[in-house]
Order: sequence, then C-alpha cells, then structure tokens
Amino acid sequence: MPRTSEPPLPRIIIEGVRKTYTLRHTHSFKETFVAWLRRKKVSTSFDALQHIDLTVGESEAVALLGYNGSGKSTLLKLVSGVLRPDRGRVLTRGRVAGLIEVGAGFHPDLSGRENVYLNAAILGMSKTEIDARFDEIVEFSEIGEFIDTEVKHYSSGMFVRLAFSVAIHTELDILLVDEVLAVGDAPFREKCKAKIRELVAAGKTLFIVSHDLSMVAELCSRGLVLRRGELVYDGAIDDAIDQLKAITR
Ligand SMILES: Nc1ncnc2c1ncn2[C@@H]1O[C@H](COP(=O)(O)OP(=O)(O)OP(=O)(O)O)[C@@H](O)[C@H]1O
Repeated sequence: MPRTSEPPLPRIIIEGVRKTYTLRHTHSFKETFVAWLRRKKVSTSFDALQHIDLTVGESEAVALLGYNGSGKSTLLKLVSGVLRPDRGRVLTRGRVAGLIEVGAGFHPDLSGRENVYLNAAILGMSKTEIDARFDEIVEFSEIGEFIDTEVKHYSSGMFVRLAFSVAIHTELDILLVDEVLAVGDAPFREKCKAKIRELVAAGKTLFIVSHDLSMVAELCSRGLVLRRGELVYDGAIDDAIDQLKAITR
C-alpha cells in the first residue's frame, strides 16, 4: 500500500483563543467620579482576538499577515507566553525564542556582552554553553568592538542583530519574530533569512509577523490572515498574500 505523508507533529496548538483588552476612558480619579455621577462608562472592553483555532507543526514556516491593529502581535505574545488568553488555551512544545520588540529583554545599563549572558540564560542556556558559543554569537551579530559598550548606546539595528544572534544560537524549537527584522539593514536581513531557512530545514518552527510581503513569500510556505481579530484565511502563502490584498482594514 502506498505510504501517505504524515502531517507534521504539532509545536503550537491554539484552541478557541480570545483576548480582550480593557479600554479606559478616564485619566484621573476626578474624571472617573464625574463619569460615575453622569452614569457614563469609564471603560469598555475590546476583543483583539475573537476565537482563534490553529495548529502549527515542526518544520513549518508560517507568516501572520493582517493590517494594523488586526491582532498579529497579540497572537504572537500569546504564543510567547507574555500574554495569557481570556478564553481558550495556547500550548507549545519545546523551547520558544521570541524576538517580539526591539530591545525587549535587554538591560540598557549593561554592556552587549553582559546582555548576551543575560538573554541566553533566559533562553535556557548554561554559563558553559554560552561561553562556548559567545564568539560565534558576536561574530554573527557583527557588533564587533561595541560588544563592551552599554546597549543604551546601540542603534535599533544593533539591538536586533545581537538579539537575533543570541536567539539562533540557543537550542530553540520555535522562533517567533515580530517585525523586528525590518530594522536590520539589507545585508543583515539576507543573513537572517538564510539562517531561518537552515533552522526550518532542521525541523524548527517559524512564526513570523511582517508587513514585508516579499520577505514572507520567500521564507514561509503557509500564511494566516487576521482581520479585526478573526482568522479569515489559513493556507498557502501566495494565496494568503492575495487574500490580504483583497480585504479592507
Ligand atoms: N495593552 C493593550 N491595551 C488595549 N488595547 C490594546 C493593547 N494592546 C493591543 N491593543 C489593541 O489590540 C488591537 C490589536 O493590536 P495588535 O498590536 O495585536 O495588532 P497588530 O496586528 O500587531 O498591528 P500592527 O500591524 O500595527 O503591529 C489594536 O486595536 C490595539 O490597539
């Protein structure tokens, strides 16, 4: 009997997820009191994600597409564990490395070198492992002589180069990238793309948010389109890009 191809083992499972934010309409105790006297609402709630169900497997490179405010970063933060869903559940299998905000996880008063140790430790590496990979991390980042400078003096591109380099030198299983590559220059972006392809070929999972459609078309095979907190398309990346172009914000 011919063998049918097995679906990839899941790395991320998102089940019935809803994320609600509270929007406050008052700024002070006085305003709140006046609003209460006038029976006006002091806050309203807003569903940034409505009811999301999806599974991402090993060796999958998935792009999360959508216009501003559609819920992409919120979904990535739920997968990274920075946020918790109000309903449903998010399960991940393996080590998750997230590049979600430029400079996040970096301490401004510490040098690049100290931040490499801090970040790599947060991502689960031991001191001996970091010592062994330190030179490679610095070389990939191209930070050079600035490695002993406090990172508050780094440009945003330098932050991202160092953070990306630390992340890819850890034993990660899932790499989350939110738009941060956009601040790297073209040669560095090319290097990151090559590294990401290598990681995916080795069975790692990529979940990337980007408005750079040509980059995601090159890197990803699957695309998810979010619109106003709803998943409106999940399929081949080229079709996902066409769907995105066809919808309004
Ligand atoms: N902490 C928060 N409190 C209130 N509302 C929030 C909060 N974080 C996000 N939102 C709102 O949730 C919605 C989704 O935001 P999110 O950042 O996930 O969108 P996005 O698709 O990543 O947008 P962009 O393309 O602009 O980065 C937006 O309307 C945003 O204003």
